[in-house]
Amino acid sequence: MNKKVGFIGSGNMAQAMIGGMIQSNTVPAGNIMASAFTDTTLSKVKGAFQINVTTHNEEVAKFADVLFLAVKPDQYNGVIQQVKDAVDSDTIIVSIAAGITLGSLKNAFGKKIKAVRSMPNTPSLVGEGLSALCPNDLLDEEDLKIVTALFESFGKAELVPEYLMDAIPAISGSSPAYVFMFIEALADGGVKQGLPRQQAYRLAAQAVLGAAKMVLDTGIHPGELKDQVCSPGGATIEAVSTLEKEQFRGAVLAAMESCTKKVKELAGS
Ligand SMILES: NC(=O)C1=CN([C@@H]2O[C@H](COP(=O)(O)OP(=O)(O)OC[C@H]3O[C@@H](n4cnc5c(N)ncnc54)[C@H](OP(=O)(O)O)[C@@H]3O)[C@@H](O)[C@H]2O)C=CC1
Ligand SMILES: O=C(O)[C@@H]1CCC=N1
Repeated sequence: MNKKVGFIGSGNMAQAMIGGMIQSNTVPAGNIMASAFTDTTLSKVKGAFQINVTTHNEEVAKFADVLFLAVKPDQYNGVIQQVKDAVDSDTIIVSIAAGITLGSLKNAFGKKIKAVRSMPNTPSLVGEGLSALCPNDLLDEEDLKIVTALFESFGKAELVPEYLMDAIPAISGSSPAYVFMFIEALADGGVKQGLPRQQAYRLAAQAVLGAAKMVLDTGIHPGELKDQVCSPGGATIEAVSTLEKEQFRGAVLAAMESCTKKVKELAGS
């Protein structure tokens, strides 16, 4: 793609997206520029991806056709004040922040801007990201194609109406963290039974990957897939019964509710 891509903020999420864009050969490293607060982060990012780096946010804004705002939600207003005069009406601004609305972006820029509210996740680093996208009405078909192609360079992308965007972190933006906890717990359980630690991580992660692929590839209801594993009077149903007693599903639902509550709080921060 012959577009210049800028990142303001070069933290965990930006690095996952930059890595995904480069590995998929969608954007050459020379067409990416990123900023950060510290030189330490910029040296790390430069070393890892050989992209252009700067501590000056306005420089990134002038460079970019598509400008990702990849700082924390409470840094948005400050950063937008620095870059708003450097972006023109053709620049596509992409927010990746939890809770930041299209309306608040427009207010902060104080002018009409092409803006996309998005929620990606860190599996983007290995080309298995999932991003929810919500463009404003100033993007034309070609703009949306460009943005979608960028997000699809590191995984899948789905359009989501804005009223549902606050629900996305809990299910796909943040959920890799809970899945990593699950994999770590599975591995601990394996180690407790005597498996070597590294082998336990491999087995646990592959089981999670395979189970996810079955849901996506077969379209069979997850409950039915679970039933297929539970031999009558067997070992799995014992584990399932224990998980139900320990409120496994209830814990997941409660965690997601607290995540969404925090997203709504971040919107006001
Ligand atoms: N982590 C994730 O899985 C996901 C995160 N997000 C969103 O991504 C955004 C960033 O989160 P995350 O990557 O986790 O956070 P990090 O803390 O890892 O990264 C934040 C980055 O912002 C930089 N920064 C801070 N202040 C400024 C500034 N004034 N100008 C330029 N850069 C600045 C920091 O620089 P330095 O390193 O030098 O301090 C750092 O590189 C958040 O809005 C979050 O909601 C969305 C989906 C998933
Ligand atoms: O923890 C956070 O706020 C961000 C949003 C989704 C993942 N990380």
